[in-house]
Amino acid sequence: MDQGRQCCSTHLIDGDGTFNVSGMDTFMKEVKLAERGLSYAVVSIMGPQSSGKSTLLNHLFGTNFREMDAFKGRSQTTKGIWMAECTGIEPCTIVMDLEGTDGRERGEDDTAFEKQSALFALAVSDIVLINMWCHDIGREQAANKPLLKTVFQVMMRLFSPRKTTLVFVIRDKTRTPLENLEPVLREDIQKIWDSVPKPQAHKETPLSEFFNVEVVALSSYEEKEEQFKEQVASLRQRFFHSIAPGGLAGDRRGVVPASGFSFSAQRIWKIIKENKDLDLPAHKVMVATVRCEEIANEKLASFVSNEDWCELDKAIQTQPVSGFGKKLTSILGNCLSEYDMEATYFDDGVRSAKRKQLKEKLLQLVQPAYHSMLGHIRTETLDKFKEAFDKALSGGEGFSVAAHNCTDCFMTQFDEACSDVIIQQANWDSSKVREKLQRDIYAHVAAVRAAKLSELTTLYEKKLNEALSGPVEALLDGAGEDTWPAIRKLLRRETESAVSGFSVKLFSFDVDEQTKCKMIASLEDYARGVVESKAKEEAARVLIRMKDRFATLFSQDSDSMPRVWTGKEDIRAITKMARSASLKLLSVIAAIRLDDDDDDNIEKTLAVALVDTRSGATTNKSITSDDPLASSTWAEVSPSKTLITPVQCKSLWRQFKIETEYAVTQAIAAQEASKRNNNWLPPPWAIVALVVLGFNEFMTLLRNPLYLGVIFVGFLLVKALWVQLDISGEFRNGALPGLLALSTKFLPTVMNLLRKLAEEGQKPATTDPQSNHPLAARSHQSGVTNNGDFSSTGSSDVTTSENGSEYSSPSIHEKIKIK
Ligand SMILES: Nc1nc2c(ncn2[C@@H]2O[C@H](COP(=O)(O)OP(=O)(O)OP(=O)(O)O)[C@@H](O)[C@H]2O)c(=O)[nH]1
Repeated sequence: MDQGRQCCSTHLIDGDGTFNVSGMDTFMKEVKLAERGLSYAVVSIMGPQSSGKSTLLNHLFGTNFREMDAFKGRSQTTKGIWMAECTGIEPCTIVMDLEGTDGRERGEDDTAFEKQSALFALAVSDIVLINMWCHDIGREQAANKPLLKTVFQVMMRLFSPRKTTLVFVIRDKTRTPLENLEPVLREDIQKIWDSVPKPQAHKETPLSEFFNVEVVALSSYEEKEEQFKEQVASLRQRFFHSIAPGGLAGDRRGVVPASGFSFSAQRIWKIIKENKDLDLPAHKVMVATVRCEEIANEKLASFVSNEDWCELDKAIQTQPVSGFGKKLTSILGNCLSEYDMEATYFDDGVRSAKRKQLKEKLLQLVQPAYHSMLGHIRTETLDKFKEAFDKALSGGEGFSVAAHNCTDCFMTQFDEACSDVIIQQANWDSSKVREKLQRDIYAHVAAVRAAKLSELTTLYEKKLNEALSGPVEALLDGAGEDTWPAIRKLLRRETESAVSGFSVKLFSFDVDEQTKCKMIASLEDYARGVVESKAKEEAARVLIRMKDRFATLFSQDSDSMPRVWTGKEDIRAITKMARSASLKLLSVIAAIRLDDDDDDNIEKTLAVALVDTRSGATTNKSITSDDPLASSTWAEVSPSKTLITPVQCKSLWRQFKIETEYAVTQAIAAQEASKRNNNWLPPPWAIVALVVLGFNEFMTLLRNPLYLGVIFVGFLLVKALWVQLDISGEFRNGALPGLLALSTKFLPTVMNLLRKLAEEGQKPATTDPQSNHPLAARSHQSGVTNNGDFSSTGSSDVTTSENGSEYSSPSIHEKIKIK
């Protein structure tokens, strides 16, 4: 026996039946029972008072239970239940010394301490020693009979048998060999078993189903101490490896794992005290539930404070951590392993359920870190993708190829990085983060594509603008028969060229057919829009263009040389020609004709309405209902293609005529002046008539100096009147009209002239109506606004023109009414 080791013991349940929880916990810690798993055995001893139970245990297991002092006489020594660790026995064996029975059938009721302690011993022990005197065997009134009855009765209250080993220790054996005693004892036991009332379920259950029965006999400690000690030493050997198969407790069932022993014992005693049925299987599950829960909570708390985890969790807040998955898997693995280790002997179902809960809690705890890590990887990958994609594009790689390559490359990188984050225990799916990354990459590619396509579109639009604006403006400026066909040709050619280049560029963007068609159509529309916009601009300044054209044609001859109005030119014809050309320009700019089938009669309509003198429309500034221009739309032209409406054309034409009238007037005046310079003498027929008819009078006048003076003065007056009244024109139309005009103008004019001479003291009248002509200060700023409304800043011109008779002589005014 190993006596060197100090024995641990505690008073587990006192005489009043109070369970010593703190004593039990201290005992558990001292013995380190919780670490034993299932490798421990519990032995109890019960028997009559002062039957040497404590003495036996102390010798058998090296315990230090109080023994009765033999010299003081027999009295009860052990109260309640004591517990101690057996020294030097493997596996760890705990022994309980129960209060002795008093040898009488006491406490028939279930609340008697004797029964309660017996039930407790049977519920928690693997081996129960039943101490009995040798001389009681076979005796009808033996003290062990009530004890056995009690044991068997309470056994029925355990829902399932634990297959406890009952070791009957026969004390003070006599010379009768054990071989002879044992059958008698077994017979006694069987009789008692048979006599015990059993529940229906166990009516026929044999004793062997509940117990293994062993019998040992010991010599008297008091009389044959040496033999006693030898036999005890021999018995002790049977407690080594007692729980191994074939051992004393090899058949035991329903063992509570050592870490749950304390709690289990407390609960069992509580249930016994409450006189409730003791359902050991249910109790075992309950103990497992409580203990597994406790273990799981301990492990969770231990994980939360784990240094490695805390470091990892902190680091992940700011940046990705290399080997995150492996590190966390290891920490979690250790935590769960520890749980498994401690909870391994508890009920399987309970242990697994609690392990699952623990795992869920642990994973819940680490999940934010996992998502943080994925977030870091996603952000990093996206940033790297953007950088690489920009680099590839600036390196001249095709858009579609660059997008495809970069996407593949960085999605692979993401997958690799994700594999480093995988937590074995979690089996989490990173596909959602992957999808998000893919969406972000696609969105970035789409944004860059949109920007690049926009740049490309802008580039081609600019090209089209440059290619079309100038030529279209020039073509419209020189508006003629072929203007619109030429514009159409130009538009077609430039559009085709741009579309061709644009299509080639679009190819590298991997744009779908529908989008491509849409973009090309948009570019074509843009080209058309440039032309239309230019045409609108030209329409807005059509009046200026018309006047320019008129001025050019009117003031320059066919050799582009400035005209000199000598009197030989046909101003009427020139004016007509210049106005026709201006009208042509108006008709060309009046509408957009970009389609091949655009054919209209605008020019014809304008010619008829504005130039044809037979229509009478030209002389009438107001619009009448039968006027072909009394409309805001052209018959053959859609409103969208109309640049100048018929009514605007009419208005423009009127304005044009007013503003060009002055040039014609000037030309006529210049021509007349030139003629006068060349014809200062009266017509030849007048000179001949004067000579033939007035020779005698002429001679008379020459001879008389007074007459000569009067003739001279008269000549001066006639010359003045000739110039003043412009009578030469009348005489050019014939002698008779000339004379009539002379006579009708002569007398009042002479009278008027004489009156002025008298008033102004011979000051000659120099009233040239042209010198004050309002048109001299005329502004030429007038036109059609972009929206087609006609406007003029020279409103005073209209007024002046309408009152033209104030400053124009009737003959001149009549001359400029050329259509
Ligand atoms: N005749 C006889 N007496 C013994 C034997 N062993 C111990 N005793 C004596 O019996 C008396 C009681 O011994 P304990 O060991 O205290 O007996 P117990 O059963 O533990 O007593 P309680 O705890 O009070 O029930 C002591 O005086 C012992 O010397 C034995 O084998 N034979």
